[in-house]
Amino acid sequence: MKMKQLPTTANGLHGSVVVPGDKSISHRAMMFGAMATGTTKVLRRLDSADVSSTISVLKSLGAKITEKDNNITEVVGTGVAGLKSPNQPLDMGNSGTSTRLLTGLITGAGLNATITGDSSLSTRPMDRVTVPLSEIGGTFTSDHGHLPLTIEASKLDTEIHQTLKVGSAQVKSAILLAGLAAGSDTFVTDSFHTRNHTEQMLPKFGVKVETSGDTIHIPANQKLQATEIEVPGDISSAAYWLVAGLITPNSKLTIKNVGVNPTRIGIIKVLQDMGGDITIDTKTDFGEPIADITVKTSQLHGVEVGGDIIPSLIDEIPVIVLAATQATGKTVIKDAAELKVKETNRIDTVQEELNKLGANVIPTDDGFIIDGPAKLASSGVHVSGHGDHRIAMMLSIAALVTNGTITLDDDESVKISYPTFFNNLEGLVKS
Ligand SMILES: O=C(O)C1=C[C@@H](OP(=O)(O)O)[C@@H](O)[C@H](O)C1
Ligand SMILES: C=C(OP(=O)(O)O)C(=O)O
Repeated sequence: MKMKQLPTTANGLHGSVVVPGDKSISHRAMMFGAMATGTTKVLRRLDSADVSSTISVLKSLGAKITEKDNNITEVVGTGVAGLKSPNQPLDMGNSGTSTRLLTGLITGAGLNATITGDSSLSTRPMDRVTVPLSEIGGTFTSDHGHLPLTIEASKLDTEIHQTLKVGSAQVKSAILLAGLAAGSDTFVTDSFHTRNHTEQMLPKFGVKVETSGDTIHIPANQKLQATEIEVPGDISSAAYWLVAGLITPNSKLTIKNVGVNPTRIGIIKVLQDMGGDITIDTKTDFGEPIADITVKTSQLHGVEVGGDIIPSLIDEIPVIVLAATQATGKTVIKDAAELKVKETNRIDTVQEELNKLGANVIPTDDGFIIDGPAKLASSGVHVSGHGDHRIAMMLSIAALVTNGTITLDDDESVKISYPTFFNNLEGLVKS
């Protein structure tokens, strides 16, 4: 395997960076466009392997999706009634979001399909969607809740009431999309307050969505109409630069046009609690709030992270652990057992790789205890991303505060959510 030499920096990071479009919003814009009648224009979507998985599946179901100039993707939807059962298995690649949301959509639309994925996705639990979908009339076969998964055409209940048992926006969205596609009167209760992009975006497609307390209600028999969606920058990608700017000496960095939906900004709150110098300049609205975020080198201190905030920063935890290794004192991260069922078991992979660099990260059942500050890697170390994009990117930021002798086993996995990550990194290091 080709090893990548990771850059370090003596002069700090300066200037600005524009991160690609939000992954969660890009998936949803493509799916809702396919469910709508007419042509939806999606501006600045994320062009990454996970979103490509969603697009190729939607094409197999009958949608026409084409790239236009100026970063616009056009989705010619068939309406839910026009979607057809695919002739071939649907390959979801590495993408949990594609698999779970599309399982809901396909089930609600009353189609047959078989879903497959790569070796990582095939180890991840799908019963979290098939169990609630079975309770409302769906029929599935799988190997103990893992891919390959077969969906048999079935008719869902006309009234759906579900309460989330796991704090997952993917499960919430799967049930909402199943109910919407089936034309059912649908109520989903989410006491975890997971990301709300589905509820925020559906009204743009003309769908009435009522929220009362923790319960989201999509009234029966609604059709989606094509619209225009602008995708803000992904805060989960911005997270690497937020931490890089804070932990790298002599840095001041601005990350532009980042989506700051309140259900996604847990990382900003935690880094501010740790003493991070972060300025947020909220700007025009793309439907979702966006901001330019400026960070300056800061001496961080340890904090406790747990409870309700976890769903709002779940994908950012690897890089938050890195920040904690550079903070003074102890950081405790708990209530984050969901990390075990991501692209890798991120409790294991984060502690294994950061400890190779000399950090003091103790894994727990539902998170980490980190003692800082640790001086990272004083001699050459080979680290592994374990094929997980978020681990590879976090380790590349860790290398910035080493003496520059770190090599990474795979730089390919960044294509899942942030294909231009290394271009941005190299640009900032030279700035
Ligand atoms: O709904 C979404 O777009 C996502 C929800 C989260 O997963 P869970 O729903 O499994 O927590 C997150 O980890 C994933 O990257 C994207
Ligand atoms: C967990 C992630 O995505 P998904 O569940 O869509 O594979 C992620 O992007 O970190």
